[in-house]
Amino acid sequence: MSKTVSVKICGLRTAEDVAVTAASGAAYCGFNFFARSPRSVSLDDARGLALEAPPGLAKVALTVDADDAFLDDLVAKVPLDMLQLHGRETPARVVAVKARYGLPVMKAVGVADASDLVTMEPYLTVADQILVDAKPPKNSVLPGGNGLPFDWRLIAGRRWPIPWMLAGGLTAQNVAQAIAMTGANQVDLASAVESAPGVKDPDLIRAFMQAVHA
Ligand SMILES: O=C(O)c1ccccc1N[C@@H]1O[C@H](COP(=O)(O)O)[C@@H](O)[C@H]1O
Repeated sequence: MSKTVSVKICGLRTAEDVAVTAASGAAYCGFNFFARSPRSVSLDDARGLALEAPPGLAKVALTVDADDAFLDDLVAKVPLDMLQLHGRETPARVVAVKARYGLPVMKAVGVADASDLVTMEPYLTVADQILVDAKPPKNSVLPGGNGLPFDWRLIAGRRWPIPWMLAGGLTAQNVAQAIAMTGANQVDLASAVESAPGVKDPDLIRAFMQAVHA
């Protein structure tokens, strides 16, 4: 029996991105507020995009080590369903963000070797979801969104007590194998559905969704 895998398409910047993501059957869309990313959007633009998102498409805000002043503004302006913390936020910071905003929090953890799975453990009791992503290369300015997978054998057969998403270099070509190897019920991607950094390609989004549901 085939299983249902939920997809998050991250780094949406235009109304067309949102419309295609929703129509393709994705469960989540991501707005990126990391200023150095080619996928970043302003709070005003994100507000407009979020207001256009149809019901059923969960709106996730990706932030990196954001302070309360920024998050206060973000949450006041943009209607959101989840906060994604993609920096060096501690478990205590996850607790504080959840308490201050009352939104579910997904904490991203970069994986390169087995020690990173130990680093993940304290977040499992405080976050609502974990994003199991590839650890960025040392010289990258981006803590995520580098289009690089990690060794999925590291998490093959692993089960965690809270929902989690697999990320890092997922493509239409490799996602079926990634799901089969890791048992992921949710996947998240940015780079592989773009024709250039930050420019989403509707055909690539549709091809990815077909590959997930094939
Ligand atoms: O996408 C970015 O630019 C980004 C910047 C800073 C932190 C995280 C970022 N992206 C996240 O990483 C995953 C995986 O990306 P990719 O598919 O390997 O390109 C992406 O879905 C975002 O959640």
